[in-house]
Amino acid sequence: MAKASVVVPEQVGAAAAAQVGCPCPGTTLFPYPPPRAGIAVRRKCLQAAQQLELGAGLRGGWVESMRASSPTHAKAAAALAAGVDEEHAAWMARHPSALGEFEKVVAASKGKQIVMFLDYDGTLSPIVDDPDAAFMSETMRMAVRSVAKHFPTAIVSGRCRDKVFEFVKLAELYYAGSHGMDIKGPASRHAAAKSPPHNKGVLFQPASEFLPMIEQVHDRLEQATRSIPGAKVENNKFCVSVHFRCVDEKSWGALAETVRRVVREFPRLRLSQGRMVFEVRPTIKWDKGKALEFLLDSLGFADCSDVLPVYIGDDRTDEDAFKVLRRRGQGVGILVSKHPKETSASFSLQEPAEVMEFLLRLVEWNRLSRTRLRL
Ligand SMILES: O=P(O)(O)OC[C@H]1O[C@H](O[C@H]2O[C@H](CO)[C@@H](O)[C@H](O)[C@H]2O)[C@H](O)[C@@H](O)[C@@H]1O
Repeated sequence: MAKASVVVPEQVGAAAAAQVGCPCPGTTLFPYPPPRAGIAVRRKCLQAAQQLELGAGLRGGWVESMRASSPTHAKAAAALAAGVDEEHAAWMARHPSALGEFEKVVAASKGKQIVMFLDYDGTLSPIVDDPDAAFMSETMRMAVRSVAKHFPTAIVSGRCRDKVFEFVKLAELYYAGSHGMDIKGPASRHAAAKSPPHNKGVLFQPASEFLPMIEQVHDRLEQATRSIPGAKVENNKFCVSVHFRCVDEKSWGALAETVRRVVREFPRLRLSQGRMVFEVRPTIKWDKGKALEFLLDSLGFADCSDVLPVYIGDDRTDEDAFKVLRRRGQGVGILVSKHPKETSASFSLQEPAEVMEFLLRLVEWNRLSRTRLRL
């Protein structure tokens, strides 16, 4: 039953993808520059990112991995590489536009309750140099507000929950900050109707014991990176981000080594990489995927086949949620990206403007279906 509700368009594009040797399924690292730039380069990026996770950190490998998270490099490489168009077409065949395949998406929701999960940066707000200025537009806010009127809606972000709330400003939503380690939300009507104990609001912080350690590592990182122009350390409460978007590429190696050196002082913390950012977080087995499952349970949809989670996100940490949807055989994963990336998402959207269009179409579709039902 649940199997039928997962939307997997790969069958459609598998043949096309195979023709041009599209990236290996199952891996989760994003292969910038795009595949056509060379399998060897992709492999290097993959190894470099793995070293980063493991803390091996060869200087060259780190910088390679940092480059891999830069769309500017991806674009430059894409412009140089021949045949990029075919690669892109093959990738799009494997991960078609959620707008282009809108009917397929809504068909999967027949008889099911849609629950919406939205990442923030790069999904609802455009990526900008200054993380404190990543505002979402008023029109996007209105779109999210409308979605939340029709479907239970959660924002799932790497940011500190309070900060992402300051950006979104919608009290009716659920918020999972710090990559899902800080979850808060209002009482759910659906859950309350199913079982009275669920009619309270939600608050879940599985990494609270790490708070003092996060403060410590934040201060250490701030102090250690002070001499590197452009480096910015952001305290996200249960995790820390070290941004290198505004750091001169010549200093990337030094920054990577500095961050790694500091994180090694904290064996219970781990290092990973997002969009031109290092992420430092507790080693606990909790991520955006677990947060998605936790929220579904809190909303009263534990072990339900009549629910369709829709998750939209742009970053590596969102892959944990896409994987959960695949494992459950339930839901729709949508990656926001203009460039081919290895992903467990089924569909794609190019940028936040398309995310907004998709949300508004979903609202309109739901309004019309409800009207039809009433007639
Ligand atoms: O899970 P998300 O909501 O996508 O948060 C992931 C990180 O997003 C932010 O950084 C990213 O967006 C910035 C503003 O556009 C950009 O300058 C930066 O390069 C991106 O990595 C946020 O500042 C981080 O704390 C989040 O972890």
